Amino acid sequence: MVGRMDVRRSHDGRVAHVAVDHDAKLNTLNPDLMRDFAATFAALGQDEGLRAVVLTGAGPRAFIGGADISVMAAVDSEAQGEAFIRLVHGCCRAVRDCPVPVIARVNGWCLGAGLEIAAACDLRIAADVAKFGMPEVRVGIPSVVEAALLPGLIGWGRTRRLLLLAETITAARALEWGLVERVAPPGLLDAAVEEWIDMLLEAGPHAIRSQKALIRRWEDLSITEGIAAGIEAFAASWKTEEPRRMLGGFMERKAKT
Ligand SMILES: C/C=C/C(=O)SCCNC(=O)CCNC(=O)[C@H](O)C(C)(C)COP(=O)(O)OP(=O)(O)OC[C@H]1O[C@@H](n2cnc3c(N)ncnc32)[C@H](O)[C@@H]1OP(=O)(O)O
Repeated sequence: MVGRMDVRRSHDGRVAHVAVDHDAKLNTLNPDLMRDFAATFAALGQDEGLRAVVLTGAGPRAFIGGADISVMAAVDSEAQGEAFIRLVHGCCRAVRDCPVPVIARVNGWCLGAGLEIAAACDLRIAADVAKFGMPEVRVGIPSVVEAALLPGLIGWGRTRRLLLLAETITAARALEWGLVERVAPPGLLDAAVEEWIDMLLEAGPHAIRSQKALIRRWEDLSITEGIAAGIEAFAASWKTEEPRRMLGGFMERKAKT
């Protein structure tokens, strides 16, 4: 296989650090690597002790440089095109379906399918040297799958700038637009990721899983349907002991002060 997925654990196994490791080609995605990507997230999703995933790119140059153009250049029929784009969507869906928050640690180039995967993540933090863009139209194809999440992050006008003008933007601009939630110098990127991990680990694990699933549904539903789903999720929280324990703990601490 050209490229591989690298998975490590930290925080007593509760946090998975996943890297797309294809540094020589800016961590671009070929079909085998995309199958491995989706399978890696599906396997992590089975782990009930998992609390968070950090997704990054191997090496200093790229998060994910997009899909491998040499593979797409060999596509010769609509059926092959569909099979290829379904693999890209499969990676994004695997991230969205992962039951715990996935943080995109954007260490460098974040282009095309790579930006779609970043958009599928729950939180994005970028090195200040990272650059973002959707250059597909420059190679004769539209951006078609989780690019559909971009308007929710940055609005329709900025989405059009990325998709129609294929502008490349800096991390500072990505922060200003709301394409990422935080920017840090490369040397402080891991410390910033750790701060978010600590916040996730302090929260109720069932609540976080429920919240992620609900946000994902909200992205897909109208406001009315989304609120109805939220009411169901709130009631379902009491299927576990977590709200009793954590709400009760708050009341106990308050009574002591
Ligand atoms: C459905 C989804 C569609 C998509 O995702 S479309 C693809 C979107 N991506 C692109 O169009 C970006 C294409 N790449 C570039 O324009 C440049 O790279 C950069 C500006 C990002 C970086 O330039 P520099 O720093 O000079 O690096 P370098 O020498 O061009 O790249 C290192 C090696 O990586 C290969 N590579 C980079 N991007 C791709 C790609 N998307 N598909 C296949 N190969 C790629 C290069 O060719 C080269 O390889 P070698 O060292 O053998 O010459």
